Amino acid sequence: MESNKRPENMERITTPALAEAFIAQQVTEIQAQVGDKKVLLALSGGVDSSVVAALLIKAVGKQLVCVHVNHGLLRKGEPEQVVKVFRDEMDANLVYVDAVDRFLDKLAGVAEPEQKRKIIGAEFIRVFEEEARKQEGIQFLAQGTIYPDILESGPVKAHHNVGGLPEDLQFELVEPLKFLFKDEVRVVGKALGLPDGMVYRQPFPGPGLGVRCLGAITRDRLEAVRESDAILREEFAKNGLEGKVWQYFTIVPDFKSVGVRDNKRADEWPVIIRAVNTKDAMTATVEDVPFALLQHITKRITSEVSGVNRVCYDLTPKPTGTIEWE
Ligand SMILES: Nc1ncnc2c1ncn2[C@@H]1O[C@H](COP(=O)(O)OP(=O)(O)OP(=O)(O)O)[C@@H](O)[C@H]1O
Repeated sequence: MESNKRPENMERITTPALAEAFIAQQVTEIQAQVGDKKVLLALSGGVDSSVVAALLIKAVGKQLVCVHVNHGLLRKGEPEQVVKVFRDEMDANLVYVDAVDRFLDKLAGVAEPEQKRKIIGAEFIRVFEEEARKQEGIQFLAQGTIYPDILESGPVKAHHNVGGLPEDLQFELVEPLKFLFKDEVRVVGKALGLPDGMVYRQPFPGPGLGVRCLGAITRDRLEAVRESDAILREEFAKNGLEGKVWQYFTIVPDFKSVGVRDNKRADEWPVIIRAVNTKDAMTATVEDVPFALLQHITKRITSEVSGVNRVCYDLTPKPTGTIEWE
């Protein structure tokens, strides 16, 4: 059985030269493993699956079939970026699945967070399985497993990434990043020419914006989460906080409060901003965002995001608050 232990003598990949050597070695190994067969990859646009995609495109080109599922819970611009980078720039074989209605219809009226997560996970497997069945002659499944995934799950690793596929779709795995730590994956991603926005992307929960649109998800409130998140990210980037703050995002709760707009009373939602720093996600501290910047972001959100009349800043460290609200 292939070992799941990082070789003792493996040097930490910290420089472009080391990344190039790793890439060259992986390209050879992937070509040897895959031959002229086809490989399937679920491509989220997150750093792990994007780096796997770029490596496989280099190694086997169009024998790789990437499936990107737009479930409607991605951040603003993400599905478009996946198409631009992989289809337009890298000329990849990319299947883009617009499953927005499917996911949002399934989630309609479901307020319980655990239930929401389960629906999103199960629907993702179903969509991916359907796409896998449409493809002919797939023999391999590539996954963005990284070393911490292996360390967390012990020596006998279940399919971490796209687990839950039915028996008859159990492909042989291609996991080129399985001995790398996250910082090494980023160095390799950079060397493969992926954009910084992808390589240095902040952590994003699996169920995406779905757990930041509190309670039962509605399309208008989801849009308010997406738009306010985009403004926050833009302002953090402009003001030197991108890359400094570990994670920052917005939340829209499922209640309204009274406000005034155009000289009339208007019941609209609040947006909550969260910006935290952590080493291990077990505890977290709140970023001391300059007050003037918070005021500027508030002004932009309340004037640019439809249906929002207030902005609050979450001052709670973990504990007692968790990083996400659901
Ligand atoms: N919208 C999506 N479309 C296609 N594949 C997806 C999507 N979301 C998740 N996946 C697949 O599920 C895997 C696990 O997703 P998860 O959200 O846990 O991210 P991750 O382990 O940080 O990996 P990544 O950095 O690639 O997003 C991803 O690596 C990818 O293969």
